[in-house]
Amino acid sequence: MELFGNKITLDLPKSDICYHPNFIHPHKANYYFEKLKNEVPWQQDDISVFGKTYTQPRLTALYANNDKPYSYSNVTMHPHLFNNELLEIKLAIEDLVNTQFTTCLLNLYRDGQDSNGWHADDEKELGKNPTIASITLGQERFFHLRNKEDRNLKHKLLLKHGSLLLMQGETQHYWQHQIAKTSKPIGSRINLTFRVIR
Ligand SMILES: O=C(O)CCC(=O)C(=O)O
Ligand SMILES: [Fe+2]
Repeated sequence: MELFGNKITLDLPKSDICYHPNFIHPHKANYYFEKLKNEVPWQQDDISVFGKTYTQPRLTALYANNDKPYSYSNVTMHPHLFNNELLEIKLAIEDLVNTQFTTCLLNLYRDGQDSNGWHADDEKELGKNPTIASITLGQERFFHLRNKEDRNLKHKLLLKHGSLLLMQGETQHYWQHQIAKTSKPIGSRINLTFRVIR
C-alpha cells in the first residue's frame, strides 16, 4: 500500500514510535473515510474515571475477528465483525509489522471539541508490550505524548490524512498520549487503532 512511503522514527527515550505519513494513498484514504463515517454504527458511551461519570467526547466502535469484549474506563465494548475496508487496512499494516491484529477500536472526532484525554494503552488484555497501529483518516490532528515520570518531557506530531503511527515495545509503560481539543473550526477525523486482544 505504501507507494511513496517514508518513515520517521521518534527520538524519545524508552519508546518505540514510528510514523509513516503516506501510508494510504489520499484517494483511497478519502474512500475509507466516507465509507466508515457513513456505515459504522458509531456509539457514544458514558465512561467513569476516578468514580465520576462522563459522556465520552467522541464516538467509538469496536471491530474484531472474534467476539471478545474490550473494557477500558468502565466501558465494555462488544465487537462487530471486521468489514472489508478494515480487513484491507489490517492486511496492509501486517505487511509492515510482524503482528496479527485481532481487534480495531475506531474513534470519530466530529470536530475540534471532540478529544481523547491523557492515557496509555495499558489494559491487561493487550499484553505486556503491545503493538498499537493507528491510522488517521480525514482532518489532521496533533498527537501529544508525555513521559509518565517527567511530564515536562513532551512531544507532539501532526497526524496526517492516510498516515500510520506505530507504537511498540515499552512505549505504553513510559508514555501517555492524547488528542487535545482545539477551538479552531475543523472537520471530522476518524482514527483506527489496531490491537491484539488476548
Ligand atoms: O485518535 C488517536 O489518534 C488516538 C486514539 C487513542 O489513543 C486510543 O483510542 O487509544
Ligand atoms: Fe490510546
